[in-house]
Amino acid sequence: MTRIPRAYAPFPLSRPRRTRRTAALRDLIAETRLGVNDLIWPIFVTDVPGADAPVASMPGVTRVTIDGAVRAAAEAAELGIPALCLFPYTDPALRTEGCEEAWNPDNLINRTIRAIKAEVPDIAVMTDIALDPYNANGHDGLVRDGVILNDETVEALVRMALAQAESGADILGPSDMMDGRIGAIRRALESAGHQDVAILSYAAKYASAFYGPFRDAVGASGRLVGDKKTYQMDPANRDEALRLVARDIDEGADMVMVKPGMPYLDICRAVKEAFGVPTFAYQVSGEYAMISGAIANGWLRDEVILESLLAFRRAGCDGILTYFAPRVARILAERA
Ligand SMILES: NCC(=O)CCC(=O)O
Repeated sequence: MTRIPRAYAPFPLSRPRRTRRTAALRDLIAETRLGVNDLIWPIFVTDVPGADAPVASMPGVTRVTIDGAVRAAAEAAELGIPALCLFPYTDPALRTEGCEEAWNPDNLINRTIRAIKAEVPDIAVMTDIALDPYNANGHDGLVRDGVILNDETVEALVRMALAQAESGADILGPSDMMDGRIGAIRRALESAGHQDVAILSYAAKYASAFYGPFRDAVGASGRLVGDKKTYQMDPANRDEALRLVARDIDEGADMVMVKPGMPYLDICRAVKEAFGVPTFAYQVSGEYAMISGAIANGWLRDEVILESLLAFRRAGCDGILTYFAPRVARILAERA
């Protein structure tokens, strides 16, 4: 934390408004900046006929086909967005209790990675590692007798990670919150010759009600049996987040994430200060829905988008996953 030895000379020697007088002066003393290179753009991919459609609870977000994902990658590259993060809307017929589709080398996500890498090789492709889009019951882990199985799930996640790395993913994002998964994935990547694949661990992922629209987007809303509180974190906890980040770094994570974003900026700041590692936040679907809903109704101006993202930078984040990424990239380009 920055300590301020003395605030200001007594008024009128100091007039803090002097440095706020013009845009040039304000720019000069700005402590934090938001750039297009701070953004990761999450997109939803599907190969289910007719499912490539707008997500009602996320105005402005549309599920895309694999071709659409390649076009999004080209658009991101054009706009200067460095990375895309892929989430699947899986065919309901492929969602099973065993989640086998998750590590199918030819599943939707692996085909999408290969298609993007063939056409837009320089964009960083990030993936999601969790079983929920493939699970009949909507959970991130395998379930037996109502219990989310940790170690069996980790084995499944390792298979999933290897298939994604094999397909050319640059960044793997384990978002499942099982214990021990980062170390297991890291060891498997090393043994399989994928030592250069990065892991962005969802280290501090809270059991949050802000994920609702995302579950609509991946078709998991009606499926979830119970809740995710036995694996995702209690929103009441801060020290636990720091312990989990420490653990994931020790297990081989290259970067860490706090999720959700806006209600958890205190966690972002604490993580960055404690560890100094590349720290990301996810401005999740519920945050997106709140802001875009208010803008669509004329209750807020779209300036709040930039303000919300700048707040992540001020809280210490190196980057932000946000559905606003292309919109923000265009606004930033217009203002440059
Ligand atoms: N692994 C992704 C999520 O769990 C939810 C993200 C969101 O709500 O945008």
